[in-house]
Amino acid sequence: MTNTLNEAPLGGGGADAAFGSTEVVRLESVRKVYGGGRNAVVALDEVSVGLRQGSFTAVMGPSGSGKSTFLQCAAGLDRPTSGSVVLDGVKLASLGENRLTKLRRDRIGFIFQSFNLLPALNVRDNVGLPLRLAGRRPDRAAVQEVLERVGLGGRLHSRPGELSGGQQQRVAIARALITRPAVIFADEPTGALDTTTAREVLVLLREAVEGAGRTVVMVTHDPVAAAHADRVLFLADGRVAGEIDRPSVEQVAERMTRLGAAGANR
Ligand SMILES: Nc1ncnc2c1ncn2[C@@H]1O[C@H](COP(=O)(O)OP(=O)(O)OP(=O)(O)O)[C@@H](O)[C@H]1O
Repeated sequence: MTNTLNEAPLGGGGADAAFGSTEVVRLESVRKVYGGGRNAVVALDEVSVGLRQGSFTAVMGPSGSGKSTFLQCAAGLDRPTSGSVVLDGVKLASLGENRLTKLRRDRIGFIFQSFNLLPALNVRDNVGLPLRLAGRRPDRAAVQEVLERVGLGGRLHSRPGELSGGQQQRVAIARALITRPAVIFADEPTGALDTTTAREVLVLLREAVEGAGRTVVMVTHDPVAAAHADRVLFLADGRVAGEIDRPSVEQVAERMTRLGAAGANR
């Protein structure tokens, strides 16, 4: 396990191996309880899920169903109350805070609804930031290449404030890709974008999966966004309430309506 950390260089880890068969993330009987006593809230209730390398999974469910908690636990941002999470061959519970931080930095990419770029840094430096944080000098050619991949090869010196929302999210995708992470976790990545721009972002995430063999996990409320994934995982009341492989927008919307109705009847 320790070896996995040491031997997984930033430039290439498990995700570059033959993808499609092995699980890069495994949650086993994960339970997350916030608070205690009468105020205890069970946000995740015995969730067991595996995510294959080179797959694109959307996580959906009614408000409060546990999607964010799922993402936080799977990405090592929060610790489950019980159960285990194995990411890129490493059991997260066995890591102290420093090693967990290093694993997140080296092996995970994050994309947020609000982009989370640093306004004072230009595009090139924002993209290179994860490498700098890891103590590495960003390779200019690699930064250029990843920015070209997201269609921003000509905007190296722009600052985030000079870019549209869609362009900023594309910078965030480039930043997530630069470390060649085992998994990219995206929390509502299209939530702040219009339909056309959202589609561009989803196509880029799809390309990261198909072209580079990345593994993407995306929380979304949008059935159209979810239909870009290989699989949609539905949560309700902190439990896995079903899944759809190769989802269509209609299938996802219909399932969400049923889950929403079930929640409203409680
Ligand atoms: N820090 C916290 N302290 C207490 N309860 C929490 C905390 N975070 C989440 N919860 C509760 O856990 C449950 C699941 O929350 P979570 O944010 O994971 O749901 P979600 O599906 O992401 O919701 P939404 O779609 O509204 O963002 C909810 O009942 C929520 O109120």
